[in-house]
Amino acid sequence: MVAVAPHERILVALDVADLASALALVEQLRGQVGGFKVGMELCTAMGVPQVVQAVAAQGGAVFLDLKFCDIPNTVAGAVRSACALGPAVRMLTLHCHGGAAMLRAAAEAARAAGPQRPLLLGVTVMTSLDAAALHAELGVAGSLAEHVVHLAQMAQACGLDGVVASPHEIAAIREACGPDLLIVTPGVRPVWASSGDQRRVMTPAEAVAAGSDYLVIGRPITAAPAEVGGPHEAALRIAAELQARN
Ligand SMILES: O=C(O)c1cc(=O)[nH]c(=O)n1[C@@H]1O[C@H](COP(=O)(O)O)[C@@H](O)[C@H]1O
Repeated sequence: MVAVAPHERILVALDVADLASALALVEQLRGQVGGFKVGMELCTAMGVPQVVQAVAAQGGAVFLDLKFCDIPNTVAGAVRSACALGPAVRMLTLHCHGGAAMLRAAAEAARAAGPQRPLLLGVTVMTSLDAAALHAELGVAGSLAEHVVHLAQMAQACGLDGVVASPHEIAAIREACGPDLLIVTPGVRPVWASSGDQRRVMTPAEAVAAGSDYLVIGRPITAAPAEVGGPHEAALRIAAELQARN
């Protein structure tokens, strides 16, 4: 596991549709969390370079979550474009289901960008899917954990820095891939927050105890209700829960 302060393990998902809302959250949360994940909703509405530059200008580390999945040549080009956005982009996602050749092409493109390149993370099985959906809808045989471990091992062998997975698969990934592969976990819910559309969840403290390096947390912070005290208080509360188990 990476050695960082407990609050730095929190990466806030800025799943909002306009830059003003995103920057208002960055303003409230900067310094209380490790960084900000910008993804499809915000980037499709506002444009990737503009979003990255604006979040970085406010002092936020950027996790660019565009989940690239295409033929190797196309993904390598997309990774080069992401690297060209500069060192503000610390992490970048790709779908492991794009296959080994795609992941290798992505890793080569990132390495060619030099030492300040973003860390590449392979998305395994979405935390909104459960075993029944994996089998019946996606036609995957075998257990969910086996499939996640298979994808994580492939990502590691192809030169990726880490994976995105549910906290429920952390132990199996660590056992198979060792301590150096970064594990980033969405599907994190404090006991005081609702699960929403997430299916395979754990609390922040449970996820870190299981070996998660970074926690991706969106709505429990960004949509924290007044009784929790809003986003700033929600982030502080989660950081305190992580500190308590440290
Ligand atoms: O790649 C991701 O970040 C991701 C993978 C996954 O399996 N599940 C998942 O929820 N995510 C992202 O993590 C964030 C979770 O947000 P909340 O459910 O609001 O905490 C969203 O931005 C999702 O896009």
